[in-house]
Amino acid sequence: MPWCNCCCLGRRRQQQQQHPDDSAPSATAPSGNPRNKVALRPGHSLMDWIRLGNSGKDLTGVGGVPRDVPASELAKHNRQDDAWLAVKGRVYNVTHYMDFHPGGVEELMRGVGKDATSLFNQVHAWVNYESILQKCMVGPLRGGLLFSASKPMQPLTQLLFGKKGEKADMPPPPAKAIEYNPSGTPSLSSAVAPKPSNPRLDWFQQLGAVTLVLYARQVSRIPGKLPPWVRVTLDDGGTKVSILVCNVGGEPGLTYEARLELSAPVMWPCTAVRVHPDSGKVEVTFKKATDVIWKTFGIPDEAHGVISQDVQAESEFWPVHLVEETQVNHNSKVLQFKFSTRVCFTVPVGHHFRVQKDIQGVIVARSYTPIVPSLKSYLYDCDSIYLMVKSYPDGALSSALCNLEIEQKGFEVSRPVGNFDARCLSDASRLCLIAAGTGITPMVRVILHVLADSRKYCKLVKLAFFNKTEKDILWKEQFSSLSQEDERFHVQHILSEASDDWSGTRGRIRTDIIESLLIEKEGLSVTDALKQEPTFFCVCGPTPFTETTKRLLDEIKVPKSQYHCFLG
Ligand code: HEM
Repeated sequence: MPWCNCCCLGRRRQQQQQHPDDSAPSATAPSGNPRNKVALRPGHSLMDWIRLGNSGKDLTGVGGVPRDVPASELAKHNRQDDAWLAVKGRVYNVTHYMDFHPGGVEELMRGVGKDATSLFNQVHAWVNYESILQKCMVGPLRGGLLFSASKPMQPLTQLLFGKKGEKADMPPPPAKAIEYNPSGTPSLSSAVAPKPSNPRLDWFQQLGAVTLVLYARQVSRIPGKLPPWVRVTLDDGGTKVSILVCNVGGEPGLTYEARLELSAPVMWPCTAVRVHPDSGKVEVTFKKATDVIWKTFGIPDEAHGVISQDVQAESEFWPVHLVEETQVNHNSKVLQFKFSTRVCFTVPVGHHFRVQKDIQGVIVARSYTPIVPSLKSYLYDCDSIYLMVKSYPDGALSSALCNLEIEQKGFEVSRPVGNFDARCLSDASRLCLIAAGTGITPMVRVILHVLADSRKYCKLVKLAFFNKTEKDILWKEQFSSLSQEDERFHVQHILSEASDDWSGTRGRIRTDIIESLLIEKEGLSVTDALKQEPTFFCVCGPTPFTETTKRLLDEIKVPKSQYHCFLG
C-alpha cells in the first residue's frame, strides 16, 4: 500500500519522499486557518511586503536587469545578508524577504545559495512564490529547467517590468488528449496511464426541463482513487453546454468533457447537478427557455468527448463576485459568492479550493472549504459558493474578503482540490469530529452528508469543537438546533480561555476528551469501544492542533484507516 488514504498528514509526508517535485494539493490548508508559522515582527506582514515591493526599492540587488545566473554564482550568495535561491529555474534574491517569510529566517536559510525547488515543494508547493517574489528576481538559473508552476510561467520581462495584475501570456503545456472516437476506443493513449472508456451520454426531458446524463466509469473506494466532480458551463446564447467530469473512474486529474449544442436554449444556472460517486453517473438538469418538447437533445460539438490528463487544472481560476454576507461572530462572516461567468462546480465533501486576489500586483491565495448557507437550509443555487471567513488582523486575503462590498469583483476561485473520499464514512455507525476554530468548515458538509444518508446507518455523530472563548464559537446556535432536531447529533464545546461563568469543558485537546467521544459505558476500553461500534474520526484545525490530535489518536491506538486529518 503506497500511502494511507485516510490521513492527509501521512500521505503528504510519503508523497514528499517519493516525489519532491510534485505539488501536494491535498495538504493545503482547507479551513483558511493560519498554518504553523512563526510570529512575524510588526511591520512584516504580507501587506507590508507588498508595499515594500511597490515602493520602487530595488529588491533584486542587481539593478533589476535580468541576467543568467550560473550555479557557481548562486552558491556564493548564501548568507542571511546576501541570500539568493533558485526555485523552478529562476533565481531570487530573498535577502529582503527574510524577515517577511512566514516560516521564519532559519527555515528560509535552508534553501539559500542553491536550487531550492525540491525543498520548497516539500514544505509548501502551493505557495505562490512567483507572485510574492516577482520584485526579487535576479534571472534564470543557467542550465536550470524552467518549470510551469501553479500558473503558466510569466515571461521574464513581464515579471520584472510588467503591469500589475497582467495575465501570463506564455501558453500552458498542451493537454495530453485522447480524441473522441465513436467506436469507443481511444485513438491515442501514449501519455495517459489508465485506459479510459468514453462515458455514455443519455438524456431525458419534461416539458419545462431537460436532463443530460453521463455514465462515467464506476469509482472504486480504494486508496489513490478520488471521487468525481463536475464543472458545467453554458454560453450566453444558452445552447452550448460543456460538462467536464473530473477524476473519471477515480483517476486523479483524468477528465472527460461532453460538449453539446442543444436543440434550443436553456436557462442559467442549471437547476441541479448530481454526481453519484459509486456509479460515476452524472446528471445535469436545465430549465428550458421555452416549455416545449424537444425532438433531440441536439448534437455533440466537434470538441466533444475528449478525455485528457488535465495538466492545466492548477492554472484554472474563475472570477466570482459577492452577493450576500452574514456576520457570524465578532470576526467571522459567511460570504455568498456567485461565479461572474456561466460556470458552476460540484465540490466533493471535504474538498476545498484556492481563493485568490491580486493585491497591489501580488496574487495572494488561501484555501477555503465551501460550506452551506446554514445547517437548516442547505439547498442553494448551483452557481453560488458559501465561504466562512475569519478576518485576521494581518491576513491580506481574509481582510480583503471581509471588507468586500456587495457585487464587488476581484476574487477568483480554483477548481476543487482534495483527497478525501466521503465514502470512507459509509461503514461507520459512529462519527467523531474534532475541530478547532475555522477547522469547523470541512465538518459542516461531512455532518450533513452523514445525517442525510437515507440508510441511516450512522447512529451517532459527535462533534468536539475547540475555541478560545465563547464569542469565538462559530454557528453555536445552529449546532445546538441541529442537536435538538436530530437526536443522532451531539456537540460539545471546549474553551481554552473560558470566562468564569462557562460551565462547559475547559482546556485544549487531550486524551480524555477523545475517549469521551468513544466510551459511553464506564470501564470500557478504547479497543472494545471501537469494536462495539465501527467509528471514524475527522480532525481539522490549525496545524499544531491537528498534529497533536493525530498523535493522541495514534497513542490510544485508533487504526490509521479510521481517521482523516484535514490539514489546517
Ligand atoms: C526553500 C526553502 C524554504 C523553506 C525550508 C521554507 C519553510 C517554510 C515553513 C516551515 C513554513 C511554515 C510552515 C507551513 O506553512 O507549512 C513556511 C511558510 C511559508 N513560506 Fe516558506 N520556506 C522556504 C521558501 C520559501 C519561499 C522561497 C517563499 C516565497 C514566497 C516562501 C513563502 C512562504 C509562505 C507564503 C508561507 C506561508 C504558507 C501558508 O500560509 O500556507 N517560502 N515556509
